[in-house]
Amino acid sequence: MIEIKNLTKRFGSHQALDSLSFNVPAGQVMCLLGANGAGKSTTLNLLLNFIEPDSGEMTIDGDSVVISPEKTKQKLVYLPEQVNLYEEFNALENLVYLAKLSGHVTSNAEIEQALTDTGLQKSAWLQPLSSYSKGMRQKVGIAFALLRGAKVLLLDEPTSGLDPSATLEFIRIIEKLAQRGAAILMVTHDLYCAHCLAHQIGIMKQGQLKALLNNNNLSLEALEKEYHQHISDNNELTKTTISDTTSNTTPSSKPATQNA
Ligand SMILES: Nc1ncnc2c1ncn2[C@@H]1O[C@H](COP(=O)(O)OP(=O)(O)OP(=O)(O)O)[C@@H](O)[C@H]1O
Repeated sequence: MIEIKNLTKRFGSHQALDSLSFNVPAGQVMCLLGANGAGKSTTLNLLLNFIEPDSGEMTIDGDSVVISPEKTKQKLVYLPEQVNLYEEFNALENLVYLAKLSGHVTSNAEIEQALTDTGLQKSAWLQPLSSYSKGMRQKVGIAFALLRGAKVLLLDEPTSGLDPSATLEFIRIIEKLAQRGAAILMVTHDLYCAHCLAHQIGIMKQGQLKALLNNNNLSLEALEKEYHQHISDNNELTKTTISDTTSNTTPSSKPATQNA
């Protein structure tokens, strides 16, 4: 569903992305980890067509992000770290308005169902967004993805600032979206969340994918070890793919949340 091949991006003399390649199939979650400046947000910005690559290919559901950006934008929903919605509108009003803006015809019943699916308490639906917590705002953003039937969800540090129970709720909602067939790419510093959610975990450093881990029988401790090994300064930057016995891009299963 999301396919990235040899993606390269420079800002002046700085190589922000260096021949990055990975795939996120429908129904799967991929988490991108890496220290500050590794190139994670640049990857999202390229997929969103906010910036143009120097070289390489990106496709979403078979359409090129560079050649057909209008088509690819129709297929994805992006949730930035701070979900910006209309503060004076309530959740229902926001969703009616966002649906109209995106040219999506929707009924009140569909909007209510989407909000119910995210677990946003009904008592909050008519409250202005200015009174919402980060977790509640995210639920409205995810409800929009459900309404749009988004094939791809791009998430930038969605759990930063969430308390543990809000993080768990978020993990469960994202699992549901993946089960409905969405391909989800999540940039995060939250190893626990990545371990709970992801089918694949990419570790980036200096614009390169240094490890692509198949999160099948990978313990949190092993993930932490891999992460620190790959981002440490004196690491030799060899490339790892922990998926020797299976395909490295389409792992078949991942740990259940409750076992993580
Ligand atoms: N518009 C820009 N102009 C110049 N340099 C940029 C621009 N955007 C990103 N960079 C640089 O590219 C590199 C990668 O940045 P990016 O934001 O992708 O990192 P990141 O992995 O998302 O980091 P963080 O975890 O801090 O969000 C950094 O060195 C950053 O300074």
